[in-house]
Amino acid sequence: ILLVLPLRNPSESCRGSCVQVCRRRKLSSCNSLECVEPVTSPCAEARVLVINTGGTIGMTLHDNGVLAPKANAFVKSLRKLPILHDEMYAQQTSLYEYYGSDNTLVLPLSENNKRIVYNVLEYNPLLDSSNMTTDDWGRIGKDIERNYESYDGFVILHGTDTMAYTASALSFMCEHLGKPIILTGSQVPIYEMRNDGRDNLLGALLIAGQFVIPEVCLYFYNKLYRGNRVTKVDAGSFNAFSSPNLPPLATAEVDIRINWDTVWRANTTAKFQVSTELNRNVGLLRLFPGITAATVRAFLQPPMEGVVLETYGSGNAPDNRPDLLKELKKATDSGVIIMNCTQCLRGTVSTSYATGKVLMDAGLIAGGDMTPEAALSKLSYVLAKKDLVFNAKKKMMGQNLRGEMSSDLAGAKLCLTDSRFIQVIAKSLSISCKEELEAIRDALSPPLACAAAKIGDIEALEALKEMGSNLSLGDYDGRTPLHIAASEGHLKMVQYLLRHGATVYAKDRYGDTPLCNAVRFRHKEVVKLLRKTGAHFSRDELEEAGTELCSLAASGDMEGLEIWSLAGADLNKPGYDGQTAIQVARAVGKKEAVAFLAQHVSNKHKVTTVSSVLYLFFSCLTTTALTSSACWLTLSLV
Ligand SMILES: NC(=O)C[C@H](N)C(=O)O
Repeated sequence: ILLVLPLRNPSESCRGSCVQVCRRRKLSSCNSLECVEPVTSPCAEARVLVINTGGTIGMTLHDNGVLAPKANAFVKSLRKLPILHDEMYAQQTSLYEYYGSDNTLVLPLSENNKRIVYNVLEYNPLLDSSNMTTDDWGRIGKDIERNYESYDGFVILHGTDTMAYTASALSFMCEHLGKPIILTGSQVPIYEMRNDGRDNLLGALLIAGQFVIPEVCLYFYNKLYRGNRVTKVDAGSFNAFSSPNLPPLATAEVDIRINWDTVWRANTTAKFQVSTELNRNVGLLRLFPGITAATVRAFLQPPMEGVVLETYGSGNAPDNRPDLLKELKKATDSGVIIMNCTQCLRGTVSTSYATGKVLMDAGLIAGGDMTPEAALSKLSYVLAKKDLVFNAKKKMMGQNLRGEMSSDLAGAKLCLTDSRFIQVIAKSLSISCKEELEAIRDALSPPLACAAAKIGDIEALEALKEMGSNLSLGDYDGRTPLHIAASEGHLKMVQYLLRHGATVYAKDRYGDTPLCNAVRFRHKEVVKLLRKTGAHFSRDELEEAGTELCSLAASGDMEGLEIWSLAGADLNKPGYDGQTAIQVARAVGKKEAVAFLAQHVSNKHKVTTVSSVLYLFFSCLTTTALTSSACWLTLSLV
């Protein structure tokens, strides 16, 4: 009779193999676990910050029978839900000692062998989203900005009533975004037996922690939408949101499927920043048959600076009402920006009717297929830009800034069958249907793009892009063209890739980012460019940098020290034995390294700096024939 013992607990299969866990054990004083060598298939951890602003998801029924947010209850209740928190893993891996115990939680192991560790930042007071203002959007933006480098993604818990407005506003406020920001909430409180909050939160966490979708999104009822494309369409269903003019970015059914072709990318070499300046002199005006000129005039009075006019059908208004048109023209002439958006849920504004053309003649700007929520928050964002003149603001309102409107060029994208390359392969495999062609393209283009990146062939990448290939996808090892170009030091290629949607946050199967690669292969200019674009080491990498710096200092490797410093490493970080690089350099007499490190240490470590200058002084003393007065002069300067 053969019997086999089960694992002691579900977390154990991953326990010893987890790279971060081993690091944590080294750092923490916890010695309850024997050290286990990392094995070949590590389970990586990702970190997500959950900002809880309020909404039904965290509400309870009050005595008077109404729902209102309940403070300080959310995290406690999540801790009791095994699908949203694995207490055993947290205990065994010293999670609380490392990240703090108050608000740290961890999901069970995901299908992709990943652990999502998340922290909940709860606002005080928690708000029903009907109470939110532009100041609250600013607060969320600032909190994301402050925590940007410490997390892989962000989830914003928010009431559903004004979620589409907040999602739209954040999409504009977050400039050069490279990480996912996902708003979610629920229609029924998470404390009730049947609710949609658990699934919505879990789905949002899994996507934010596992996929680099550099967009402000909204996750609801198994679908991930672009945040500035949604509108709330149902107050009594779990399926509360619709994105009428853009298909979902992802669907979470049996598998989570990302529609990478639809994902919007900042295409930038600038660092992430949040612009919290918003103009509040904006408004929404819905046309209706018989609206009076007096109503329109009153609405357009100063201090009004921007208006979204919700028009009929494809952007139409009465062309037999000169009184109305006169009021609109008067306002646009005096500097009010008026956007023409349709009242219809689906479709776009055009000038196919005479009733549409009159509005363009009155100086309105076509809002394309933007939702009124997106148009309003875009006005608020653009009008607040102090460095732009009026005409530049008008121009910006008609442009696609964050994927909020479909651009005319969208239809001009080359289709797969135009590509000879794919055609030849398809023919040899007797394939002709679109889905199979796409499958071939998606399988072949990442390794081809990586090969082009390796030899710095920008033209080849251009050709792949024209075929509709996504240049930020990774190969079988998760290595993207940006990883390869950074390893090779092809600066122009790195620039090109960043301008065409590549993300600096991509991680290959070893957890390495393009920045790690550029540092390893010592490409200074590439490191500088990646840093400018917002690339940074993870907390674990920063922790480990100390040991690397000590070994560079010991061998007097100046180039190595410089590149780590450029990449953002803290030169004062102690190595595994508690010694800093400067102490090591001093101990082995690497003067140049001591001088370099002394010059670059931060102010908070001035004591170390002074002692190293003293060291230099005394080493001069022993090696050169300084006069005693020169010695005292130097010493007093020190
Ligand atoms: N389902 C919800 O979250 C509605 C709630 N009134 C809110 O927007 O905060």
